[in-house]
Amino acid sequence: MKLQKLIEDLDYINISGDLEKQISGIEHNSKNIKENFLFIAIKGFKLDGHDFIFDALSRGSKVIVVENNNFYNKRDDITIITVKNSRIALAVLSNAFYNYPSTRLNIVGITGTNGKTSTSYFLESIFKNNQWKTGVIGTLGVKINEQNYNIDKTTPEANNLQLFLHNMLEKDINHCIMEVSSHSLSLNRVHKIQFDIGIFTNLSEEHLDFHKSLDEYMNSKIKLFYMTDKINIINSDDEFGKKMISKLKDLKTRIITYGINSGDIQAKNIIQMTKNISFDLVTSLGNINIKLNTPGIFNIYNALAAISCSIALGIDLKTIKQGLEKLENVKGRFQVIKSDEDFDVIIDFAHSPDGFKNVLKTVNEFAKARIITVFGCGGDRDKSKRPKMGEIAAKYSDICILTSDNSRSEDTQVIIEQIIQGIEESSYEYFKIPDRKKAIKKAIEIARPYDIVMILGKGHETYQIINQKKIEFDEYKIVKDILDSYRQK
Ligand SMILES: CC(=O)N[C@H]1[C@@H](OP(=O)(O)OP(=O)(O)OC[C@H]2O[C@@H](n3ccc(=O)[nH]c3=O)[C@H](O)[C@@H]2O)O[C@H](CO)[C@@H](O)[C@@H]1O[C@H](C)C(=O)N[C@@H](C)C(=O)N[C@H](CCC(=O)O)C(=O)O
Ligand SMILES: Nc1ncnc2c1ncn2[C@@H]1O[C@H](COP(=O)(O)OP(=O)(O)OP(=O)(O)O)[C@@H](O)[C@H]1O
Repeated sequence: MKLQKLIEDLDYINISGDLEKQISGIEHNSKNIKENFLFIAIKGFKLDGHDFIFDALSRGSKVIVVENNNFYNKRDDITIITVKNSRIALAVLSNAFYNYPSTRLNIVGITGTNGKTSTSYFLESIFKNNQWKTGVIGTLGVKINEQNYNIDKTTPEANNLQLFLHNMLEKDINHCIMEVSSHSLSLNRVHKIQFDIGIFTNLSEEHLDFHKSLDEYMNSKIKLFYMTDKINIINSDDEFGKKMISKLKDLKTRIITYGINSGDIQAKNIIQMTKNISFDLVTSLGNINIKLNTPGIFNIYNALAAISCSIALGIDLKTIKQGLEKLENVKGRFQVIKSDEDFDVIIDFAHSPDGFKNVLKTVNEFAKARIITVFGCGGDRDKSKRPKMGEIAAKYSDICILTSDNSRSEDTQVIIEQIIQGIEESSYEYFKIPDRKKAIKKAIEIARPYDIVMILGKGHETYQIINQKKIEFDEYKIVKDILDSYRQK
């Protein structure tokens, strides 16, 4: 694409150099630059992209977007574009480069602290049951026609995001379900995405290293609801959901609310079972009984979010029910593995105080014997949640085994000591086993019939990041192997 055309929507301060150049790609990381790519220099949290301009030039870039007004262009063959905000420029240019893909797709954006992935998979199952060709972008990767692509973020950087949307269109996808993280809203990764529907699941303490306060965290999430064309769907039982509804009074698009205690769309007559949960869906279109193949009141909320969105898009209740009931399990979300010794192992991605509370409370409702919980906390992320997760795990478990999660650059022992601060007041007994595989082995060794071993925090992930190195760690396979090795004895 010619540079002149590419920059039509860009708000720039200054341009030096010619606009006749052909651009073959857009990139913010100099390492990924190929011949005739446009490089956007971003002032990051750790590094400054402006320091990599010469690297980008050496790899074939001839057009550079900078935020730094003083950047001096010494070369005639290079075009320099100065902008106020490089991250916004990345989003604007990527949108134009891929020919505005979001305007040709029906896009549902899901935001909230917990439940985004689960809601997106409930929704995908309903959409597919309605014969809609559906793509998904989120923590479990990008899914286009049963093909999965790994991504390193929940919501990809703007250039990759626009590329995935473009690829969906190439494969005739008409509906895209996207998890929209608060980071992506704050850092303008989704800027220029035209959402049809926005969904808010809930908000609780998380990412306070990045957002500094819960109100700031909420304000970043609220941005999504100003980006939607059709309808916004909000959990009105959630404290922050209620706050959002009152803050969004000036919104032009309609709001549909859902909940168990309030809302336009409600769940009543809930029956909780060990491996599933059923409820009567109450709507203005009629009522219908629905059975989810996964337990937990929190999953009713996730299902209600998906149901509200489907109703807003005109899908009938019978198709919605069938779609929800077809979904067996979302990877790493309350994934049950049975042992020969009559105890269950459950792998779950809970990694926030609220996630811990929800999942452990659910298990307490059906546990016939002890609950043994194996968990750690991520390094280089919000430290304030560590003692809180310790306190909740101790409150709802009989035995805790403290171990590593993704320690990243931090020392696992130090993280464990911070978790312990939340549990030690109760003179609660726990084990400290930093090696996660050994910790899982210990839990399985001490488990007795009817006990439940909860392994929290990593869910679907197949790696651990320890000492900044990514090592293979497939929790599901590890549990299976340990159970098999006992079986063979
Ligand atoms: C806090 C955050 O989101 N940080 C993101 C941010 O990093 P940064 O600004 O610090 O980037 P940086 O490393 O300082 O580098 C600055 C610039 O120099 C460039 N560079 C760097 C090195 C080089 O050799 N050449 C080069 O050009 C980089 O590409 C970048 O553009 O911008 C980078 C590039 O745009 C992102 O990769 C990085 O995400 C990191 C990987 C991350 O872990 N983010 C997490 C917290 C995140 O976004 N999580 C949410 C989900 C959260 C949840 O709900 O659980 C998500 O959506 O995934
Ligand atoms: N509605 C909910 N409310 C509270 N906790 C939930 C809810 N739904 C799921 N959880 C818990 O949070 C964990 C993560 O769920 P899920 O992956 O759906 O959330 P997410 O918002 O996508 O998380 P992330 O942003 O970290 O990817 C689940 O394994 C479960 O323990």
